[in-house]
Amino acid sequence: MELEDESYDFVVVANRLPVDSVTEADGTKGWKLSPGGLVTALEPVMRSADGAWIGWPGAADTHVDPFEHDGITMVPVSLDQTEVERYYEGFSNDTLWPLYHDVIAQPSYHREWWDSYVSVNRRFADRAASLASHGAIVWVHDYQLQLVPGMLREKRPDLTIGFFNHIPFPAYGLYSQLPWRRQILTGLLGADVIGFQRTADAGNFARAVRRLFGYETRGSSIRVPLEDGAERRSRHSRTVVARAFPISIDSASFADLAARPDVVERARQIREDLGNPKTILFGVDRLDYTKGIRHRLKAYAELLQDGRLDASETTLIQVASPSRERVAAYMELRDEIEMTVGRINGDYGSIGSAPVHYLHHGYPREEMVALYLASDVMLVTALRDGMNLVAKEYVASRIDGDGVLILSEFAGASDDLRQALLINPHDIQGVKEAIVTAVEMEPRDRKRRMRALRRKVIENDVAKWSATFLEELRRASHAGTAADTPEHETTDPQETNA
Ligand SMILES: O=P(O)(O)OC[C@H]1O[C@H](O[C@H]2O[C@H](CO)[C@@H](O)[C@H](O)[C@H]2O)[C@H](O)[C@@H](O)[C@@H]1O
Ligand SMILES: O=c1ccn([C@@H]2O[C@H](COP(=O)(O)OP(=O)(O)O)[C@@H](O)[C@H]2O)c(=O)[nH]1
Repeated sequence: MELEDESYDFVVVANRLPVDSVTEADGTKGWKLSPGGLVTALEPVMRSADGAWIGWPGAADTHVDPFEHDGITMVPVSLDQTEVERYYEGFSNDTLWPLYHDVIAQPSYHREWWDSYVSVNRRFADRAASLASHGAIVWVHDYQLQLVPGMLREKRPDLTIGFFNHIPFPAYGLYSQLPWRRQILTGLLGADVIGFQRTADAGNFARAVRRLFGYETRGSSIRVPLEDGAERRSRHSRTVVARAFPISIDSASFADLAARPDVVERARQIREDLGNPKTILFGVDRLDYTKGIRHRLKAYAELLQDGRLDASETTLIQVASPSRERVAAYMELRDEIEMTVGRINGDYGSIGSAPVHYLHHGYPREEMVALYLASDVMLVTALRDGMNLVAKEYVASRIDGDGVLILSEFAGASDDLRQALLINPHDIQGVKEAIVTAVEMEPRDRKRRMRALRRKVIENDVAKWSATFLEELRRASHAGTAADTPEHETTDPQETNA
């Protein structure tokens, strides 16, 4: 049977397919699994479920039929060049991304970007509606597709719909800037279960729902009145669950890689190639203004300037993988970071030694693990980050029980990883003290902290994350989305601002 004709009991809808197109040496085209937070998180789940993944192949005007890759059915949705500019680079990454990350960069509001966001969300929703079997579970992901749950519920009320937001959900004072704030909430409330990274994000969402619609929220439940349509006959409201489900990683696979002799050898070689410095500090991020790369470089440069770190025995490896390169804020950030790196190396370097080893590349997982193993101190200094899987990967890879994690309290990962050296990245003096503490930490203290961190990451892995989310979703589906409830008041009527 053609894949097109099949229907699926489990459908993932995400902005990106978990594959990148590759051209082999002989010119043939193929696909390979791509790195990235969402892909890393969902790949193991999809392999074990017989499901389909609907997503964009990552390049404009790419029309590809559904195909199978590594046991996952891929269903490409194509975007034309204007949609890439307006829906992806524009509304997703120049409106929602900065707004949801506490306006670290200024969001732009353009009506034509919004129109494109609506029509692309409609395309994804239509595709999911045509592929999902009767009563299927559909799991929609992330800020690019917040309208899909509502659109899908209208077309297919038989489905159980989950939504997971991988990035923060902002406080109402910021969210309320969004000219389309009501439409986005309506879209999200089409889901049965809405997952967030942190309890604070779920709280911000519930507050926005109360302020804009006056709906009652109690604990993690939100009562959404049914206004018209067939469901009205039997019920007055449906219950939507909105709560935190902190995402994680496939911890065991990182530990396995860290035990592989070739990866261990590669870690040794990295140290040797750098001249076997006494201390290697490591940062790896998409080149994004949310990651606090500038703050990290500033703290490091000041420590070299103060003489508290010696450039002849310390190296910072900074991998900044290319991301959203056509969005102006990202281009400006790249210029700024590369200028700063040049300045630090110029000021504190010498022949044969550079205090910052800067790499503008994306690396495969094996190399990531070798880098994790090679480094003494891991720097995660995000100004705001939904979770930050890198922090968890570092811990999972340190099967030797060594290494120190410096972690921003503004990354979701800090909720779980309390034994890291927690920092406020805006407090440069605090970041400097944490770096010195990490560099000077006694082996016993390092191992004690790492042991506690590893326990957390091993216990709470990505399999547990998806199982917990899907269990909540199934519960919602068995309960039916609505109870025969009387009309109700808002928990806090003064918050209503409809
Ligand atoms: O698809 P891109 O525009 O190239 O961006 C890559 C991904 O970045 C974001 O990652 C988030 O999800 C991670 C996993 O939950 C989380 O750890 C991290 O804190 C988030 O920033 C984005 O949410 C994804 O949709 C993008 O694919
Ligand atoms: O060169 C790189 C840089 C990053 N990553 C992966 O990209 C993901 C980044 O996820 P994170 O949650 O830290 O941040 P995001 O980029 O999703 O905001 C992690 O799985 C990294 O291992 C990678 O494979 N190669």
